[in-house]
Amino acid sequence: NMSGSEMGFRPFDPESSFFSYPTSLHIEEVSASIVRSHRETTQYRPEELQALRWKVFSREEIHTYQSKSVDEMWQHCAVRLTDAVQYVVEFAKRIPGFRQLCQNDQIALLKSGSMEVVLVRMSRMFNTENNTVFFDGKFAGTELFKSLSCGDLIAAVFDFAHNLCALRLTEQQMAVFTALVLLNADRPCLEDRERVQRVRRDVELALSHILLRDNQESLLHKLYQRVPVLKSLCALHMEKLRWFRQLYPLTVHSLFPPLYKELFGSDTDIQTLTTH
Ligand SMILES: CNS(=O)(=O)c1ccc(CNC(=O)c2cnc(OC)c3c2cnn3-c2ccc(F)cc2)cc1
Repeated sequence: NMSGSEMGFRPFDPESSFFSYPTSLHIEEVSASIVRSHRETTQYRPEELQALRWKVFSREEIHTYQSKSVDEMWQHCAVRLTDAVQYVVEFAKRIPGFRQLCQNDQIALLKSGSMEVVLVRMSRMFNTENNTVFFDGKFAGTELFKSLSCGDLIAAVFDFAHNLCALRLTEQQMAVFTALVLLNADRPCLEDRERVQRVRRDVELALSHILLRDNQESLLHKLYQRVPVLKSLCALHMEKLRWFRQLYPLTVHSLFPPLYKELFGSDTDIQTLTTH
């Protein structure tokens, strides 16, 4: 039979803080589970996006988008954004500990974090060589979004994606970073902050562990530096949506996806998110 230490048990040492920390095996499991969920909830693999990177829209196709009316293009983008957000909701539900949070906190974290994760994920679909992003099956520059009349928002979205893309995160680093973006205990309207903080702590350890293993500890600081920009981008998106909703209330009311309105609108009745 194996001795205690071989079985993985350690003699209790009251001095060591080890017992208050999860085992490194547990952290490895948390990382692996988050990376698997990320892979299962991104519509394209990095190599697929790489293979498509020179498939750009023709002048005619760009012109077609630019000829759309403001409300038509907004509706089109709202549908695309809601597609991307749906995958983020699925990703969140698979983060270890997320489903154990109370429903109110799961919704509060998604309301404030899902757009931030979509923006972080956008760096996967970005081509820094020609400043294009994968949208509707091809790579598009900012000019394609002209009819949204949100030039400042689109420019900021592209800037953010460009800067993050330049950090060249691996899929594992991005997976764990996006889980951290969602598990933010400082979000408004949380009922059990301590619980969110406890779930977050294991993911923080997972990110540090991965960056240490990749010999890229300096990335941690760079990633945390980008978080305030994420917040301002989401605030700008909400501001534009309020502006658009004033101009086209019916479009938002009857043509925007329900999930989009629940997450980004001031709608309080959360139907889509609560259906498991
Ligand atoms: C994230 N998973 S993935 O496999 O890498 C992956 C790769 C590509 C796509 C498809 N592209 C998009 O969805 C997309 C691209 N670019 C955008 O903006 C530049 C998008 C998109 C969705 N909404 N918005 C958007 C956001 C804010 C705004 F004001 C207007 C539009 C989806 C998913």
